[in-house]
Amino acid sequence: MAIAELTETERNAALAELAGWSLSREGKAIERTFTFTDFSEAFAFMTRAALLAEKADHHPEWFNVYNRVEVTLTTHDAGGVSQRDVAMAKAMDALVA
Ligand SMILES: C[C@H](O)[C@H](O)[C@H]1CNC2=NC(N)=NC(=O)C2=N1
Repeated sequence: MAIAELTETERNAALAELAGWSLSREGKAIERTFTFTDFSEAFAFMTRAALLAEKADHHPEWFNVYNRVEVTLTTHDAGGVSQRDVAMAKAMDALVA
């Protein structure tokens, strides 16, 4: 079952509710940088997020160095940002709330 890319209006509405997230890759992805106290905290976050991602079958692109995790979410199957990215962004935010 194909998943749809959000329209520009839908994307902007979703972003307005996602504090800390912004558009990247010319509107085809969203990104946020998470900062923790140390590597252990950053990696604990990545471990929790990885389990959620596996469950949702929706996987982040990310880069980690020490206490920083840069996350990019996009839906390859949709060729851009979909509801799955928004859901994953919210789930990641909830991990640090
Ligand atoms: C076959 C499998 O369901 C797909 O490849 C899934 C897996 N994880 C995914 N993750 C992300 N971020 N985008 C996708 O389009 C995607 N597709």
